[in-house]
Amino acid sequence: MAAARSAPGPTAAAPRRLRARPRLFPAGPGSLPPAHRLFPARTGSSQPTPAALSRPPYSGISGPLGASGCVPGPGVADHPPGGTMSTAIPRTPGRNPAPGALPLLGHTASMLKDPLGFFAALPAHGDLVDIRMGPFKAVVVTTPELIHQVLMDDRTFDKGGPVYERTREVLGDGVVTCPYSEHRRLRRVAQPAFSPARHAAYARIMCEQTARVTDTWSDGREIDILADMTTVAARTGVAAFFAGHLSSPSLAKTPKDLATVSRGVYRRMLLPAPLDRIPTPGKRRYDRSRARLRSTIGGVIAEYRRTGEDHGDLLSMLLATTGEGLTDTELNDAAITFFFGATDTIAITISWALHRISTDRRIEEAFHTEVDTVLDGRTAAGYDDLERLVLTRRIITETLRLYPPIWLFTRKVSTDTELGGHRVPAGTNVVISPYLVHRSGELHPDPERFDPSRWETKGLEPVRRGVLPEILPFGGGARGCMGETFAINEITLALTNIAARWRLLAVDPAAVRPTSGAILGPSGLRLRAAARTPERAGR
Ligand code: HEM
Repeated sequence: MAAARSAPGPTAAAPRRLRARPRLFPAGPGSLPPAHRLFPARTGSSQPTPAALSRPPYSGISGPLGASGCVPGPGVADHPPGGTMSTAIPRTPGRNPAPGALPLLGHTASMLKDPLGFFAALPAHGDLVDIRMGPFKAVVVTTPELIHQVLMDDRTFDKGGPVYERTREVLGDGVVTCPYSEHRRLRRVAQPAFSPARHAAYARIMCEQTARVTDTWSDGREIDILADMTTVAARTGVAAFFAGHLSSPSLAKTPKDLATVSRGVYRRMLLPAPLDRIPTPGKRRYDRSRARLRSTIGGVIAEYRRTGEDHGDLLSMLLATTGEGLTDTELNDAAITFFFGATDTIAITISWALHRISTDRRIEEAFHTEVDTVLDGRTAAGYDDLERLVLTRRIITETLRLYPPIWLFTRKVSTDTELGGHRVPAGTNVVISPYLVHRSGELHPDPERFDPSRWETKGLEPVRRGVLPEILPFGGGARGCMGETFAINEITLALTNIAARWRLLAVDPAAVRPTSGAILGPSGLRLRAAARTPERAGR
């Protein structure tokens, strides 16, 4: 959160910077410096600001929980079966191929069966690891310093590669997927929608939409939390960016369509041609969902064009720039990009956070205490409360560490270059996995443990020149996420306003698994709503 970043707390350490792109540690097992030297503690959004919030009950989450608590509930698996824990993997220097490639399929089988385990194990094979994802050859960058180099040089490491070639089928050439040559113009057009002045109004919409969904819950009812949070996020995105010009019937299929498309993008990325064109039931579902999402958005654009009204929202802003060169196709691509960006990622993060809260009684109690203290008798939080929801933000940061929704993204090298001393010719596909960085035992002691107290003296920090953050759930550099503040605000308010009225009880935590789609969602997540007090069930 930009506002919080500019207001360092009393215990914050000054950011440590990289010097002119040095090699931070000599290659070789055991040669890495301790994580805190590579990634020193920094000021950040999780920094407690008011002194009162650094005293109990808030500080209760640190010592005891950090030392012994915050472990997953019994049987909760962070990895799908066969997933590899990153802690014990020794790092190997240099550039090597990943083992286990099959003729024609390459590493497709491993990436379908256990994608997270496959990626988490790659640092054991080199700083750069060559893989084959179905039709695509790619090199996975496994060290933070080389990832930093890639992110900071968006001209050489341009948008492209397997993830974006498939994502373009859904999003067209919007600001997420477009090449360097188009990027600055498209980003500039949309930027005003994310100016600080707009966030208070967005927060009001976020609270209204959360209440609209949670008002339908009742004591003891089992909740499909991912579907409900997708509805909250989709309606919020629509209200914030398209002034609400989308009817509920058009949105009804959205949660399912987003899940189908996310799975489809990932699977299609791994299928060698011509297998990706065979009209299997899965491919037909993917095509249907993709078409429905685009036509849902197309309907809103048509409505705006018909009325010609300026609603003062993102779409009106984009329409107004048509004269400057946004074509009709670009307009559609932009609109679907923001709708897509603001829906699945947010819904998934809220769902994972609620899952982890529901499986750890001590975190849940501390979280409820913070919510009750900040709300002080009110049943819902608003924009002005955000700064004081310190533990809630730590929980979100830790959720984004363990479950970065965008766990994998790619680039295409535009001109011959060098990476970690290795020649990388133009046309090379480059893969970056935040998941791999976030589960590194070198950077995050006991990486599989859900432990919000890791973020007591630091927070989410942007990737910028000379500075490597500890986690990168929002990517970084010129192509870093445009919606980070929007997302953090929405997740914080949704979690708070749910907790103001409801406890969510885990139904079968052992059944919860990360899905292997383009976005890292939870499958098998079931929660039961329990009113925290009878009065709070109704409003
Ligand atoms: C938890 C929520 C979110 C996560 C984890 C997330 C993650 C990311 C990541 C990792 C990237 C960079 C991808 C790359 O470098 O290839 C990105 C880019 C982007 N995100 Fe998000 N995002 C989130 C929410 C949002 C929201 C709410 C919006 C819009 C309202 C949004 C809009 C964008 C856009 C437009 C870009 C492309 C930026 C550019 O290339 O200039 N995101 N996001």
